[in-house]
Amino acid sequence: MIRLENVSKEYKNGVHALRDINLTIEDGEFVYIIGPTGSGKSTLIKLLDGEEIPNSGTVMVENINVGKLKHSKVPVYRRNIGVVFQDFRLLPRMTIFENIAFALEVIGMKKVDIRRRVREVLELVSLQDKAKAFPDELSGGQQQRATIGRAIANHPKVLIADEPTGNLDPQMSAEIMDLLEKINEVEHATIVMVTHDSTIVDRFKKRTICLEEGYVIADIMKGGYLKHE
Ligand SMILES: Nc1ncnc2c1ncn2[C@@H]1O[C@H](COP(=O)(O)OP(=O)(O)OP(=O)(O)O)[C@@H](O)[C@H]1O
Repeated sequence: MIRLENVSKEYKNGVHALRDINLTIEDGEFVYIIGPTGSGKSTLIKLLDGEEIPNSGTVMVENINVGKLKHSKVPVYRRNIGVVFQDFRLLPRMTIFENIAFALEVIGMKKVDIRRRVREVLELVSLQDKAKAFPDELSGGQQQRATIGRAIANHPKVLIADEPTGNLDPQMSAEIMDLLEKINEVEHATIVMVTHDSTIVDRFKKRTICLEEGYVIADIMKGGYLKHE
């Protein structure tokens, strides 16, 4: 479960990026974070993955108080959440297989287990035939599928996606959404996805949290009614 209680974030330059946010996201939910540019979406993601700490309030992810984590504990915490960005960030000199395997090597998984899990992940993201390819040999959509595969390889309970379809055409974006829905179902991962893409939000209906000037101005459940905490 993800729970934010009275969370505010002010950057050193005095910008109030988030103001008194109260949110609960249950295990297995798939939610969108939307809002105009500068409304605080990326800041919210950064609080969830431990990149930034709140000035006040509590950020709990899977019973971990993320804002209170020691700096040295943040990398270990991040192993248990998956993060996907708009720019794919695959390692260019490694094959797709190696890119996904690398995420498991750094956590010390045994070689045989790595091979098994990477094959499983490649199947899940439909890239079995691209195991030996390098990132620049793949289309944008395929690269993003590989990034998602890498992010979920360690069975994270939470997958955070910051504009995962931002660089893709509508057809590829829809494929990524189908994949994220599959991961939400098959891997039981909670998914928090920042998006600007209203076509996606309209087509793949989910709970939608709307930010504006650092406030949550609406929290619309899948059925279209407003959620009240
Ligand atoms: N590291 C930082 N230092 C100072 N101000 C920042 C920093 N990061 C973001 N901001 C400011 O905080 C506010 C919220 O930014 P944030 O990136 O969270 O918005 P966003 O909704 O993700 O925007 P976009 O849709 O453009 O990505 C903005 O006014 C931004 O300029």
